[in-house]
Amino acid sequence: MTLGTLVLLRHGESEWNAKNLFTGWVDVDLTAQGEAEARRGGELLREHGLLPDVVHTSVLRRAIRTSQLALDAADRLWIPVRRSWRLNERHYGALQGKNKKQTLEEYGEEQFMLWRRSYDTPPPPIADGDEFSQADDPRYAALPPELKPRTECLKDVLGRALPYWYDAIVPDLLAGRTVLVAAHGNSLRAIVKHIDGISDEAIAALNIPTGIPLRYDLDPVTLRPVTAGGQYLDPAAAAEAAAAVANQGR
Ligand SMILES: O=C(O)[C@@H](CO)OP(=O)(O)O
Repeated sequence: MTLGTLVLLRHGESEWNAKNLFTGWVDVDLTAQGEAEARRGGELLREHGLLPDVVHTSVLRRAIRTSQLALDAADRLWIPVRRSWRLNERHYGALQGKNKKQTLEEYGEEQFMLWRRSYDTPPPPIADGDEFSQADDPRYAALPPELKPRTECLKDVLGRALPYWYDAIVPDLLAGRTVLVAAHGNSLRAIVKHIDGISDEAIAALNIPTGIPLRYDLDPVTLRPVTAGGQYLDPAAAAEAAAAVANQGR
């Protein structure tokens, strides 16, 4: 049996990436550069003959718009779409809206990195009345309180993303489809951690660049990657951009 191909795509640069602010579930748009990155991602898909049959996105506009710009560039805007909050960026709790450089200076390197990249230490929860809270956001109105986060660590993200991975994405792969997942730095880190079997410690050093498709061919029995870490369609640009993500705040 042959499995379909998985393509992971982090949204292009967002307005808050450009301003160096913690974003999480705040629904900011792409910058002009982010739009260009998304189109370039779609061109890379077309150049590699990697044409998606179905797309899964989060419910945040930076991922939705990235998927549309990329699919338009690949002439695949017509394919079926599924969206889920389970692919959202990690909820950044009380850090949402805070500047990364200022946070680093105020709390120091160790605390900053614990909040930003540790597997199981979430930032402090956001208050419901905070201007950057999603407590009253209608798109999450159907979620019961215990599922609606006020903060998340990467472990929490993996916990809420895995049901979607097995219930929605894996069935598409088993049907032989080329599956595009347009999502976020930390929701994609959670999925990559799972499929590549990366340890809780090692995942801290893994960063995903914006707008560059990451291809995974998975073994049909184990669902493990044939090539560990997958293959970026533009590896040189991906390495440079991932290093820039790692250095945010400095
Ligand atoms: O702010 C965020 O939501 C994320 C992604 O942009 O940032 P970080 O890479 O610091 O986890």
